[in-house]
Amino acid sequence: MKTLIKNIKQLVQVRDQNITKLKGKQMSYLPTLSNAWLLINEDKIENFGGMGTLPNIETDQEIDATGKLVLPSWVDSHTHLVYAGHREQEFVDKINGLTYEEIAAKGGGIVNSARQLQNTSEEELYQQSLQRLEQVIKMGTGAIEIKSGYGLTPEAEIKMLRVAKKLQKAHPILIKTTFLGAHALPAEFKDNKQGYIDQICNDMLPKIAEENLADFIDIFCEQGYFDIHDTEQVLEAGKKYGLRGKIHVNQFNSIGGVKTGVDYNVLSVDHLEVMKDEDIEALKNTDTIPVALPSCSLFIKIPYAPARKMIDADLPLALATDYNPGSSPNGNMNLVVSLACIKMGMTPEEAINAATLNAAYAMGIEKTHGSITKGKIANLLITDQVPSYGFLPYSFGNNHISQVILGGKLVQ
Ligand SMILES: N=CN[C@@H](CCC(=O)O)C(=O)O
Ligand SMILES: [Zn+2]
Repeated sequence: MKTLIKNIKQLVQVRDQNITKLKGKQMSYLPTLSNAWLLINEDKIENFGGMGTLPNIETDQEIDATGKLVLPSWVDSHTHLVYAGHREQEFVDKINGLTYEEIAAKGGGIVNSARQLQNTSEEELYQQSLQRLEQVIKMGTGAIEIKSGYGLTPEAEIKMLRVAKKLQKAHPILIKTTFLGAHALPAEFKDNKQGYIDQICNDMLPKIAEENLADFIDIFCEQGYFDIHDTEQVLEAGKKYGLRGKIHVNQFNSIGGVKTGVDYNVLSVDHLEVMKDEDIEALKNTDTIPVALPSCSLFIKIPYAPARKMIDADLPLALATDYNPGSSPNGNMNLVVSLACIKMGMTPEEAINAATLNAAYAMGIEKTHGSITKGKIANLLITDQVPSYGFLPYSFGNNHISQVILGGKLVQ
C-alpha cells in the first residue's frame, strides 16, 4: 500500500537517520522542507522531497495537503494512562487550598487511585484506558510510554501492565511500558518500607520479567516517598532483569536523585521542577535525558522545570504530558508544547524538537520515531491550514490537527 501526501505547505522536522538527540543550541533549529511531497510505503516513510521533484509513481491513496503542515506525530514519553476512576474531589480540595502533600497525607493521592484500581476488573480497566488512548491518538500522539504504579500489590501492578500491553493490540500507536511499583508506600507497609522494596525487587519484578510486561523500571525518588537508597536498590534490581531506569525525581525537592539516576545510566530523569546547579551539572555529557512535564506544573501549581537554564547549559530536553488522575488529568501534547513556550521560555523550535525527536530518545525509539526520516515509521500528523509551525503553540488550547497517520494508515 502506497500513500502519497502532496502539496505540503511545510514538512517539519526533516532529519537524517544519524541525528538521535538534540541538546543546547541544536534544539533551536527545526529543519523544514517547503512545498513538499512525502511517500509512504506500507508502514514506513519511503521518500520525500520538494514538489518540483515529485516522481511519477503509482500510488493507492493520495492526500492533498495544500496549506497544511506535516509533522512527525508527538511522542509522549511519560504517562500513567492506565488508571481507574478519577480524583476530582481532590481537585476541589486543591482549589480550597490543600497542597499535593496535604491531600496525600489524608489518604488521597496515589494510594486513592491504587484503592480504586485494585477494585476494578482487568476488563473494566482496559476499557477506561482504551478511551484515553483513543483520545490521545486523535490529538496527534503516535508513541506513548505507560507506567504501572497505581496497583501497589503484585496482582494489581501486573494487572496494570497487562492492560498496557493489551492496548498495543488495539491501535497502531507504539506503546512502551514501565514498572513503577515504587510509586507510593501502600498502607500495609506503612512501618516497613524495606519490606515493600523487597516485595518489588524479589516478588513483583521476577513475575513481571517472566511475562515480559515491562520495558523500563521507575521509582518516585522524593521526600516522603522513596529515598536514594531505595532508588539504588530498585534500579539495581531492574538492571538484573535488563530494565533500564526512567525515574520520577526533583518534583518537590532536590535530594540527590538526579545524580543517582545518572550513576545508573537511566534513560531519563523526569519532572525536575526543583533543580539545583549540581543536578544540572550531573546531567552534562551523559546519555540521560531530562524530561519536563509542564501540564503537571500547571495543574498542581508548582514551579515549571527550568527549561531555559537546562538548554542554556547545553543539555537536551524532552517534553511529556504525565497523563494521570492526580497531577495531570490531560494527555494533550499540543498543550504541552504550548505551555513549554508560554511558561518555560522555550521557542516553538525547541518545544517541537522536545516533543518529537528528543521525546523519542526518552522512550528509546529514536531510530524509528520522532522525525521525518527515510525508513522511519510513518507516524504523522497533518494540521489544518495554518500560517506556520509557530502558530501551533501560539494558538494554545485550539485543535489544529486535521488528520493522523499511524504506521502508514490514516486513523483519523
Ligand atoms: N509524582 C508522582 N507521580 C505522578 C502523580 C501521581 C498522582 O498524583 O496520582 C506524577 O508523575 O505526577
Ligand atoms: Zn509521572
